[in-house]
Amino acid sequence: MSENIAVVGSGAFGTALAAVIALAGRSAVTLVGRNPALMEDLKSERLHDAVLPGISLPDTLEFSAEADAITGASIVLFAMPSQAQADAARQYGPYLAKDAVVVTCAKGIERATGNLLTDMLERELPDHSVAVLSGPGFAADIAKGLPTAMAIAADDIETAERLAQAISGRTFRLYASNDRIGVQLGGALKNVLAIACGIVEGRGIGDSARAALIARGLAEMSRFVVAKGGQADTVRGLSGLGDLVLTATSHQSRNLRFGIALGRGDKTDPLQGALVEGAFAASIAARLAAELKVSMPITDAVSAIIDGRLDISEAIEQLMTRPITTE
Ligand SMILES: NC(=O)C1=CN([C@@H]2O[C@H](COP(=O)(O)OP(=O)(O)OC[C@H]3O[C@@H](n4cnc5c(N)ncnc54)[C@H](OP(=O)(O)O)[C@@H]3O)[C@@H](O)[C@H]2O)C=CC1
Ligand SMILES: O=C(CO)COP(=O)(O)O
Repeated sequence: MSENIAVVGSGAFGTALAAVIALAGRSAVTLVGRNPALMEDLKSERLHDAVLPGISLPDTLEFSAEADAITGASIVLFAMPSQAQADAARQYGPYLAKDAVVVTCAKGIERATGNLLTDMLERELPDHSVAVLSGPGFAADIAKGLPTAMAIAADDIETAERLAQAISGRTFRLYASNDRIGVQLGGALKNVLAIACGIVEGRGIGDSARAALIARGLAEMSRFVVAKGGQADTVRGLSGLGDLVLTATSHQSRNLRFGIALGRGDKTDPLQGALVEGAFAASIAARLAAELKVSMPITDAVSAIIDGRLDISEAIEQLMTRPITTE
């Protein structure tokens, strides 16, 4: 079935998603941003050099700076940062079609409440189905048409399958899931673990330490997901292990680069204010884990380092001298 799709949020990921879905050619796609001059430029130049340098955007992609551009869409992707999703729901909610499905594409947890983004969107948009798209895929890779695979989860598998069919194309493949909790927490928590891996790299303490962090990080992600009602199997899939491996090893990752800067003790901001979702998620996840009595020593350490409560040498000492236990 052909769908009408709106992607709200004209940053790197929103633009890449809109481009790849438009290229698939099965659905009408509109990218909705909030800067009218930028949207006019994108329409005429077909380039978004600020976030996807040198990548041409398809001729079939429509652009708008008007919230009412989403009125005809059956699927609306929210591709702004986690902490902006609630504002966006309030701004765009009144323009949603009655049966529109809203898909959050952000990787985080609502800071003010500790709510999962799908729970927050259901709170703000009670009349709409809410789904989540997450997994390993850099915006630039997706927009260049490199092969990428991610997960899309809805409360019922039929909706997830419909969304996967509508959004997938020859280079961008979505796997359907009914585990919204597992899929979104994988995306939020892997960013924190990628910061930890960056710290290891910046400190120069070795690839063996990185591998240990990936494996033990996956174990704590799994404990947290299960405690929140998600599935351990999801954690072993694209949105958990897949995205953790990508983000913990690729210098394209802002979270990894942020961790490298912390590990090196850089005083200037090498990311120049770029979005680092894990820097928000670390303290929220650590707080929720404490409430749930789930042990998350790596997440706790990253949170304490970012807050300035622990220095990196102490964090390494603490992690290495925890009681010896079974895997
Ligand atoms: N970049 C990537 O490779 C990937 C990113 N993601 C996730 O996607 C999310 C967005 O990341 P990314 O695109 O990289 O970030 P960017 O910083 O590139 O872009 C964020 C965009 O969100 C827009 N925005 C902010 N607040 C609002 C709002 N209230 N309403 C509408 N638009 C808003 C900004 O608009 P303006 O320009 O007007 O400020 C900006 O265009 C993050 O959660 C990230 O983890 C997921 C997978 C891959
Ligand atoms: O989530 C991503 C890739 O899957 C993007 O990672 P960064 O936000 O760390 O750049």
